[in-house]
Amino acid sequence: MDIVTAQEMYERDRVAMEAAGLDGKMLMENAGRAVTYDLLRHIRKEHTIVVLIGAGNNGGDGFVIARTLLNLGYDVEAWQVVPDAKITGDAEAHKRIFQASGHPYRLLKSSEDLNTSLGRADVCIDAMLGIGVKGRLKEPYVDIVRLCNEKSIVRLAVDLPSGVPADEGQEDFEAFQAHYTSIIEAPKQSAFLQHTQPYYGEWSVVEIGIPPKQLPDPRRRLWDGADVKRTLPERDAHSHKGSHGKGLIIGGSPLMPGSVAMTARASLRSGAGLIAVSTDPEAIPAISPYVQEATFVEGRDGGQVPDLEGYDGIAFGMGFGRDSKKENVVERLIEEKETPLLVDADGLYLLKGFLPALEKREAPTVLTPHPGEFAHLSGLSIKEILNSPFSHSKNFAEEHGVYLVLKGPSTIITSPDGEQRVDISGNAGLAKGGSGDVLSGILLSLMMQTEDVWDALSNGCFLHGTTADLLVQDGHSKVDLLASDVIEGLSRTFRTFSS
Ligand SMILES: NC(=O)C1=CN([C@@H]2O[C@H](COP(=O)(O)OP(=O)(O)OC[C@H]3O[C@@H](n4cnc5c(N)ncnc54)[C@H](OP(=O)(O)O)[C@@H]3O)[C@@H](O)[C@H]2O)[C@H](O)CC1
Ligand SMILES: [K+]
Repeated sequence: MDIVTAQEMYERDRVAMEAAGLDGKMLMENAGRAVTYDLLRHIRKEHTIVVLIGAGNNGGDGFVIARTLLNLGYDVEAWQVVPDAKITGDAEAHKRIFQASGHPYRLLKSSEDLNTSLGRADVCIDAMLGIGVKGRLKEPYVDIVRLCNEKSIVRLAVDLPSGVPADEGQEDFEAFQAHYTSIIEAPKQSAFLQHTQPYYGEWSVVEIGIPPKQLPDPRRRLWDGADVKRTLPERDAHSHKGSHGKGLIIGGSPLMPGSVAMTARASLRSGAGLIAVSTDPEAIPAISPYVQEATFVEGRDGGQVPDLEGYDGIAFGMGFGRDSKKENVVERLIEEKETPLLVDADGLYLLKGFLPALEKREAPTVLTPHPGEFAHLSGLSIKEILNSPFSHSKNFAEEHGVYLVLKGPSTIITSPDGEQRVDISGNAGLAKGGSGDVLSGILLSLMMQTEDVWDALSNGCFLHGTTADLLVQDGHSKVDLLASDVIEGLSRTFRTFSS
């Protein structure tokens, strides 16, 4: 499923109308009807419903939705919140159809009238503003949105909650706080940003008849279970441990042995053939009992850097510490340009001074920062990153020729040529120490078992988050879930998604 900006959405409309001969009124009828049937899951026959209709085509959708609900016998009050002169084009055509169907509507004169109506309602459908919103809400929408948000009614939004910007990059806004949003055709960037996603509530996407084939590719899409099933590697019966990748994990320290232990165990649980761990010798007694299948290798000539030859993948950084004296490890890892390399956690801090050297590497380089680590790597502030995660991660990945996994409730996985996938699986139970170590283990393992590194990273993020979701569904809570629970939960998830 593509993820679009407002501009890309308008372009899709135009292409659909030109290529498929669909005109705006048909698209609006399709949109309004599809949204109505999507919203019916949240509406009961006995509910009183207020439909708020704005000035543009989002409002036009509102006339179609109100008419469809009234035709189905629901108790609907349609409120046009702008003067008649503002209702134009396709929206005006659908207003005429609404009226010709014998349905009344109310014209907003004062917010008191609307307040009374909202006071009697059970459900409020926001068809005021969609992707055409620019800047902060202007009156009368600010008042109306505040009235709606303070009422204890079910708030449903059409395409996106009024006031929420469609695109990344705008932090200052006020918006309708929806419990559920019915998104038309394709999710917009704001459905995936930490400061705007909460206004959508739960959401799903309705199809309105736009032919996918002729559409321009936004090079940004949601990675879902069907994608995982299609791309997760088959494990053939005649394989042997050598064919599923021999991985090396460099990390851990006497005070942080658990991180590299979890990375190693997660990697083996995800199908790695052999895992060797290079760590501080004092940490081995704490690691080995937890992951007996792992072997240990010493740093060459007693240093921190083991022999890097003969591995199918290397993961570096978890629990390693940020002591700059250890930067020689980074230099050696970059010189070892033939082996796919994943750098996480403390490794990202040590990598900062060597970014230009990454271009020397021929094998894939994967960086897996959370926003704080990405801020350190990129020199951006966390606020800037969260405000525009798509463009910042795209620019960084293209500039340094790396795969970038920018972790969060929506994890953006960017390839070196700037194409992006988003994984929205997972829950707050993952916001704990060790989650990143487990993810790194899964990613290292899948990178070694899959030709396509980008598929491996996308699938690894999805399996990690989905395992946490399945565990919370089956009895864990977001409070008690441990990173190590996710490792043990992987077997069920792999069974579910590998054909
Ligand atoms: N294929 C599709 O996706 C389809 C989508 N549909 C729906 O159409 C809207 C987009 O319609 P559009 O008319 O382009 O824009 P909006 O309806 O979102 O809003 C336009 C009006 O909003 C006013 N506006 C803009 N910014 C503000 C603001 N900050 N405060 C208040 N009002 C604002 C603007 O009025 P101006 O006087 O400022 O110009 C416009 O009148 C999309 O979201 C879908 O819901 C189609 O129905 C079907 C196909
Ligand atoms: K809306």
